[in-house]
Amino acid sequence: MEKEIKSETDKTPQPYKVLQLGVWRVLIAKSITKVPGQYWKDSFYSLPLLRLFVTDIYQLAPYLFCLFIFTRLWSGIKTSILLVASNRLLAIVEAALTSGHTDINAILNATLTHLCYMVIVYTMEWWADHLRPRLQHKVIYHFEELLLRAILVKDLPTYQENTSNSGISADSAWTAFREIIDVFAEIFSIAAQLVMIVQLSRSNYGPIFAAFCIAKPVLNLFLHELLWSKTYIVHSNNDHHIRLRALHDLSKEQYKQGVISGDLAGYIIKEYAKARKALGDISDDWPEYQYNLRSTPAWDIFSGFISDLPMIYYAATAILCPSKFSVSSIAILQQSSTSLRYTFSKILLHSKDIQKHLRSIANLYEALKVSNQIGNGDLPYPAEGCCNDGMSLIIRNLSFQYPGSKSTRNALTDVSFSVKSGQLVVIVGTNGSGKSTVVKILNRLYNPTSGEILVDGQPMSSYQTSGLRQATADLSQDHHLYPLSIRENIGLGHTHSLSDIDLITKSADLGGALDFVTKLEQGFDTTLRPVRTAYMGHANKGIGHPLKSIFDNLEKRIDISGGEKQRLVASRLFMRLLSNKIKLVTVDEPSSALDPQAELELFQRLRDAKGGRTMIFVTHRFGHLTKHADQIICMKNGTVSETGTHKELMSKDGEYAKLFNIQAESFLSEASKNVDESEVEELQAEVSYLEYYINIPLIQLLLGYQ
Ligand SMILES: Nc1ncnc2c1ncn2[C@@H]1O[C@H](COP(=O)(O)OP(=O)(O)OP(=O)(O)O)[C@@H](O)[C@H]1O
Repeated sequence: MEKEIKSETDKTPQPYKVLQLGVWRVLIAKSITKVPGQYWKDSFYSLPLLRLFVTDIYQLAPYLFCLFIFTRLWSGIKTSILLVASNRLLAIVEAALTSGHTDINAILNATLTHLCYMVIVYTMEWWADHLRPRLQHKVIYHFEELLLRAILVKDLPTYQENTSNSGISADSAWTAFREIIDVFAEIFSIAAQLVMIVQLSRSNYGPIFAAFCIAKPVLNLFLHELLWSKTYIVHSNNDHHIRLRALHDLSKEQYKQGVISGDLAGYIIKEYAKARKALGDISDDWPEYQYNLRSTPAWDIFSGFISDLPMIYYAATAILCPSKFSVSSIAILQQSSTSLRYTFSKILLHSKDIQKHLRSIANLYEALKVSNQIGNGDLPYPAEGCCNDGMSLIIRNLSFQYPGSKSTRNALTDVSFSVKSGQLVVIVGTNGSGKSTVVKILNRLYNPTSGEILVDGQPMSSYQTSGLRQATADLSQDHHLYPLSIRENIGLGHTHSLSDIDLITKSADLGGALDFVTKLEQGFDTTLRPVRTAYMGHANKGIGHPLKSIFDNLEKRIDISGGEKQRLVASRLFMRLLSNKIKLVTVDEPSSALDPQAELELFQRLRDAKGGRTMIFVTHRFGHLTKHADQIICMKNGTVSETGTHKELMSKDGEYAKLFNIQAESFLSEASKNVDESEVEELQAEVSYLEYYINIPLIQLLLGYQ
């Protein structure tokens, strides 16, 4: 039962009203339309957009478009046509019955006419059913392709800013089109039915009869709104109900292991029973249903009376002018009043959504416009005559805050460093110090908020972004496998060589993936995560039927380990490197799931493939990378705290040395139990050259621990 809650303290009017329906707190939006007729005014201003939308669809398939409109309009008048035909037949039959004289020809004629109408109506319906999917297919794929193109060319900040538009889909374009056309078809249908009713009622009171027919839907519109026709939020504010749902959720798969290992079943069952008792009889039935429950039957009685108005009209007319009506015409009027009421209810329902559809068309066209935040310069990259194999970089006073970030601190503040062409640079630092952000900006994923980046002596923004991106290869944990074959997953590193299986195999070998790929049944043609299109329709999910096992095996994901996925992504990077266009390689912690051996091999192969390219690594592991680095950039709190080689930074005994020693000590503390301190210090100095992190047994051996 609904109960409106009014805040005692807060006197400011809220744009919503609050109801408590059982366990549910429901917030219902009050109409924010202040100006009378605003709805129609807004709709009117959207007409040019609607014209553009309809013209676009027309141009897609003019023939199908016209036929579709014709069939929709036809469906609007088919009811009237069938009713007129029935009326004719019934009138002849009634005349025969009352006069005792049967006009066989007239009856046969009327029956045949009625049958002909029926054949035409149902043939048209069949035709419309076949036509609609063809136009729908064209419209959906047309807008889907346009949206796909627009989304793919959007840069990251623009894409992230537009996530509020993510609800826009090609399907919604079709729905908008179909429902708007339906409203017009329904208006047409109402007009046809009104004409017919006025004719059938054979009196000057036809319009009154029509008004009686539509009284109920109109009354419902103003006095009996359903919850789902409003804008509303529902949430449970009953603690016992929330706890009950949470305890119930513990039966789900993701908690299974924890529940079993914690032996929690008994506790959960006991707590569930307690919460149920505490909840008592408070209803958790759908709030949409509870909203319609009334405290007295008065409304339903009144509504029934209104719905019987047409009947009262026949009774009154029969008393006042009995000669005007026949039983057949009353039967037809009864049918037409029901049909008119139904169509009118439909139109009221749909017309409410017209604004929503117009808005979704406007959003769709908005989403198709691409105005990227990352500007595109004029200079091609690499510049003509440039002979360096690597990219040189000068970063001056770079500051950056993520778009929409609520943090009071910049992700980067006043960052400056330079990288010579062909250098191997390692960026280290604590979590959140800005390492990945630097890499993202160098990859042109974001614009710096302030500061300057020079690429080969020219501002980065002066280059064409496509040229810069083609000259850059990035490997990070943000890269995922695509729902395509392994061949494509690797080959997309260099799209021009997608058909070169030798190059793909070589890349897989360099990325450390070849071994496990060749063991897969379909090798490079395996799709690890196919798009799921299969679903099973059955009341009990087909349990026990052989179809169930067929369904389970359809589009099955092939599970590989996290490390194997990283190897595939790394293979894609090697494919890119083999394209020989790359001048800058950035590698951001891609090896978290790799075993030490695989990680060492990956880094070695990357170094081998480096050639004269500039390479920037972000890592938390100091061992085997820092020793080879031409330059280490140590970051802290979004700034560069130190730069130099490993030896220089160790001798400074600053932030880098601190981080290095913490890591080194954790490995050495155990091993050093049996050796004296001076020996440990000596070995600590050596440790960066021993790749201690991946080669602990070797260190332990050296320390005489094993
Ligand atoms: N998409 C984002 N939106 C808002 N803030 C972000 C975003 N990504 C990172 N940040 C913030 O920017 C700062 C720098 O993050 P960044 O990822 O560059 O650090 P990091 O040094 O790479 O950290 P880690 O070592 O944990 O990978 C952090 O304070 C982080 O919270």
